[in-house]
Amino acid sequence: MAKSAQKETPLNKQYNQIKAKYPGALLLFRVGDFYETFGEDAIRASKILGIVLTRRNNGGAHEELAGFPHHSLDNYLPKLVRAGERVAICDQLEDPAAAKGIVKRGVTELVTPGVSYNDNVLDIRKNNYLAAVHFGKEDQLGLSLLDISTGEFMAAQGNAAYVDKMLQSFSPSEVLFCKKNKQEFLQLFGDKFHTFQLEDWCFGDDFAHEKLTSHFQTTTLKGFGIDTLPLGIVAAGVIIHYLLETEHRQIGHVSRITRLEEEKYVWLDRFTIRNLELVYPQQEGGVPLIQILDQTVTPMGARLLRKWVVLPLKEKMPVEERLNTVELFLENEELHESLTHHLKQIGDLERLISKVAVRRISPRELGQLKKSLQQLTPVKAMLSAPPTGESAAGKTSSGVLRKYADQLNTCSYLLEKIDTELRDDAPVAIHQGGMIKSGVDAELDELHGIAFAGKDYLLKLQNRETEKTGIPSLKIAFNKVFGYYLEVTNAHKNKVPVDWIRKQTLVNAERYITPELKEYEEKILNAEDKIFAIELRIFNDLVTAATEYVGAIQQNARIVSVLDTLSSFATIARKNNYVKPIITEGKELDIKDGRHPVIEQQLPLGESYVPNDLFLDNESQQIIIITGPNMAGKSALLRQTALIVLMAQMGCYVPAREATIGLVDKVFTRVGASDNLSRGESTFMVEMTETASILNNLSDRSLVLMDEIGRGTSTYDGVSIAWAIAEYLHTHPSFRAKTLFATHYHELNQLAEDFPRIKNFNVAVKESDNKIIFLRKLKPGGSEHSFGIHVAQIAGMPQLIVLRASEIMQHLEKDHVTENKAQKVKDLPKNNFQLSIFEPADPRLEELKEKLSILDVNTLSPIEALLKLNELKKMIS
Ligand SMILES: Nc1ncnc2c1ncn2[C@@H]1O[C@H](COP(=O)(O)OP(=O)(O)OP(=O)(O)O)[C@@H](O)[C@H]1O
Repeated sequence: MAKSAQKETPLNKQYNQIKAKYPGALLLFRVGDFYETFGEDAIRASKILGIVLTRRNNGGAHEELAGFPHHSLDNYLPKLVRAGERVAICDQLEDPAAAKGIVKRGVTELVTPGVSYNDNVLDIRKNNYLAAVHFGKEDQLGLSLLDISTGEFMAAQGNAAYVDKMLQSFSPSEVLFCKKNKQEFLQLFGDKFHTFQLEDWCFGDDFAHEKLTSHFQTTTLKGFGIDTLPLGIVAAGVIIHYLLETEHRQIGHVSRITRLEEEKYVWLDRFTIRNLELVYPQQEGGVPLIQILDQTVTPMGARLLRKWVVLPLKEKMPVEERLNTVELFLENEELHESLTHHLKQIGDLERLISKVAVRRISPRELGQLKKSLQQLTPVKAMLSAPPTGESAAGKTSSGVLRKYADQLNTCSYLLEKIDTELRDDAPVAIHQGGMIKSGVDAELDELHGIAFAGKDYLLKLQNRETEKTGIPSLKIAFNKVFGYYLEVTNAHKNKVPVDWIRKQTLVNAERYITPELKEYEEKILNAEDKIFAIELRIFNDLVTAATEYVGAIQQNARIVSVLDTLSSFATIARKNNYVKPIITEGKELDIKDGRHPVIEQQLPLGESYVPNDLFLDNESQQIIIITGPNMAGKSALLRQTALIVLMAQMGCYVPAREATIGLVDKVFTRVGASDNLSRGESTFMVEMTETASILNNLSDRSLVLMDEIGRGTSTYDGVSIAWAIAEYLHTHPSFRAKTLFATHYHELNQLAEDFPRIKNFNVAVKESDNKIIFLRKLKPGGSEHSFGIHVAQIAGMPQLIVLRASEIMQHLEKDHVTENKAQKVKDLPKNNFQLSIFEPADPRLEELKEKLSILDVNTLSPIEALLKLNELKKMIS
């Protein structure tokens, strides 16, 4: 509408004023029964929603227009928000019929990807976080996260790597930062987030302090334990400010802010979260760990599990507490089953109570809240009764269960109130009655009587008139415009008495009213108006009563989420035959018959996963070099070791026969560059910088996984770098990080001779008839040679090429790696068969010759050589 400035109508003017207040937002402008969009907004909306884009002449200029009926908002809004739009909903703020002049309009809500209560926008099993990042001085950043739909609010502070990790762990739907830091933000965190930039002044210390203390109505932030996070506070202040800016003023359920404690959780660098596929698969169709672990039956449990998976603990006590509870559930199958049965019936308590706090709860949802709360009484009772577990852990855990029980508030007063007042079949809409039970309010009951009697009278009237007039199809109906009327089909029109007043003519019927009908209509409508008003009042009182319980119900939701997650761990342990790990403060990892929790679930029917033992410590076996051919199972072994450790520290049983886990504080993962080729991160440089970052952050409790490191360069460079890294990890002056080093370079097996804590293992394969059989068993000792050529053979490479490759390799391997390699290549035995496959005149011969002559064999890794061979083969086929 902005284009027609000269001929601005009052509606144009109103639109432009509102539009200007919400820059960057797509404005849904309510006109009558429609939400309309104009200009650029219309173009975007029509594209995202697939609705018709029209053009109209607006004061000489053409303007785009697209709209949809107001009742479709719930359908269309989520689509816009998911597409990353910020949507300003502009409603009519007064009854158009009563308006003098143009209807008053205003934005009632600005829905953004990170700020939404709409069930259609939200994923029930995931949190929907809004994040704010504040760039402080010297590599320090503040971070705050809020899920407005649950009220969870957190602050943190740390360096860029930490904030990056947190952003990856919580994957917020929207990230706020200061305009001036745009470049920095993109550089550090990429462009994968929906972002919104705010002005510099929103990022002030005092501003944030004031915003937070006035929101929480406290004088200091000490009570929340965040007062030592000045940058985190600024970020949190920005979030509160943003909520107000987006017209979210009722946020009483955001009743506390917690500190995200870096020191409490295992440090997982972002490569580890990605590489171990904890919550997201690396490739489409892949299965992340969470999918295996998630047997939760409540939305709160599902959301908590996501957090536990990316934030494993590193202190013994809380880990053991979780494990002991899981054990108790396993020992008391009946208790576990009955708990699961009740948990299943608890809806989304957490989001329901948020809706109460912001007064957006529908009558039907209040009914759901009641049903959820009803489950707490039996849950509390079963957790308070002493379980029958025999184990020592069971006995101590029963105390833990009681602790959960004690924290559950059955909210009996509220429960009873809702139960007596709210009808079980309460509707979604609040303005049309049908919400409140009889017996709650005498006047309401009386009015219901009147309305009912009136309707009953009308029914009698219809029967009487049918008989009197002889019109068999006569019926009394109601619509908003004419109220009650008598409808007569055209066939019987001539039988209508003269004193009936005709109101409307349809294609095949006529509608009439009579004074008697109108008299009763008034009685009924009057009664109904009053009924709706009284019901609304009682419903609102009920919601007000529920707001008193926001804190208690949020606490219930937290306890339920913990119980559900632990119960899920028990279910999965029973189902997949996991064992309870022994958690120690020592530095040993001792896994007997460990398995990969995801791969073992995906093997074809009849195949079973080959379990493996693995031992690492800081004294005798700190670094294991694992050699073996492609596809042998090296990566699987590396990942399963980390997954077992992390699962244990989440408080989950593990896929092994036995496992002793000396608590790990950091897990680092590096995968050789060629694995990342598809993501365009192939540069060897990247790999090396990332590896350097590991080496600078080691600790005595770190677990390092190096998978094919160094393969992004030529064999000799690769071997040398991998060699140097292993050596460094072994000789580090302060820390002995436990390391698994998977490699094709069997040359690295030499290391074990010089370094006492480096041990060689290989994933066994059997060669039979020149073929490889994968045994998947980890065995002590190194490998004799590489197997790339065998793999090429399995892949169907022509025999001639395979033979020649073997010949070249034997020659290269004859002596030590440090020998003059250029000379060795020169000395390669002549190929007797290579050219015989061509006719002398074949033009491909020249091309092939040329390609071969420019090939620098010195810089090729075995894999690259194979790829090259493959390319050459394609050329001639
Ligand atoms: N212990 C095991 N039992 C059964 N199957 C296994 C086992 N380990 C691995 N596998 C299967 O073998 C496949 C290849 O394993 P993995 O990727 O770990 O090999 P790799 O040695 O790392 O190979 P590459 O060097 O090519 O990366 C896995 O996808 C899995 O299906």
